[in-house]
Amino acid sequence: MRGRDGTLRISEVRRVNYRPPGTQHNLLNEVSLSLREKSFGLIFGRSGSGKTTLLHLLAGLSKPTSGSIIVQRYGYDGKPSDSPEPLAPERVGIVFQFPERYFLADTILEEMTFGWPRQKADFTLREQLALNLQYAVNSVGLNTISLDEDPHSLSGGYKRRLALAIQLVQTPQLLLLDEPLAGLDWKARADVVKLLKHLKKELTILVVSHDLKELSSLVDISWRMQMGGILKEEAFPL
Ligand SMILES: Nc1ncnc2c1ncn2[C@@H]1O[C@H](COP(=O)(O)OP(=O)(O)OP(=O)(O)O)[C@@H](O)[C@H]1O
Repeated sequence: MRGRDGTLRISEVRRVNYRPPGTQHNLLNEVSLSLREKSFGLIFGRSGSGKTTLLHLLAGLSKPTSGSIIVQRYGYDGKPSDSPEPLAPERVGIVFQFPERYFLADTILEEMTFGWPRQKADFTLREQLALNLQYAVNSVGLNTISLDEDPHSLSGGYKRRLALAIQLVQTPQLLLLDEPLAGLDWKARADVVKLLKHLKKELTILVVSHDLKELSSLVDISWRMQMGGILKEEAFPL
């Protein structure tokens, strides 16, 4: 899907290698992938194959040892329309596995506005933050409950909605999800899949998951990882 300016933005991982500081071996080897704007990508593979490590690099939590992670715009002719830009970490949201374990606040509102400026923000910024909050709440369907509720008292599915909303407040262009269905009962899993289907209309989403069947109706492109490398781009459903 093309943006308002008619260009197509593609997030690209180009020949990325990653070796954590002080270690001898690469955790990622020559990893490359491309994800089109407003598409849904899935990364799967055995435990320890490097999936989470790759998400962390995409989120800017660690830096590639070599290679690049960029956003490239393409024109109607399929040619790059300008120089690639680095993928800005502030435009990337990441929801870790079991995000509810990291909830800190006593209310949903506090959880969603953690770290926001309390006094000194000027009117325009406060207006923008209020709009972002409304957007996030509506996008995940938290508008049916009071934002004064304790996040810890929510059902499993609603906790995941809140975890997504916390990221959406930052209006990310790319949303990274690590095992979004893990630990949920069947009803909450179906709920989260439905929500992701809705979010996919507005956002580029990249998911790491073992739950291939349940996510298959959403997936536009997928990659199998093995021993720190992308084994190959897979047709989906498998
Ligand atoms: N900072 C680090 N230093 C050394 N090894 C690490 C570091 N971080 C991760 N590893 C190792 O790198 C490998 C890849 O880990 P990663 O968490 O990316 O795998 P994964 O595919 O996400 O696995 P899972 O499906 O179990 O979550 C694992 O063997 C892990 O123990």
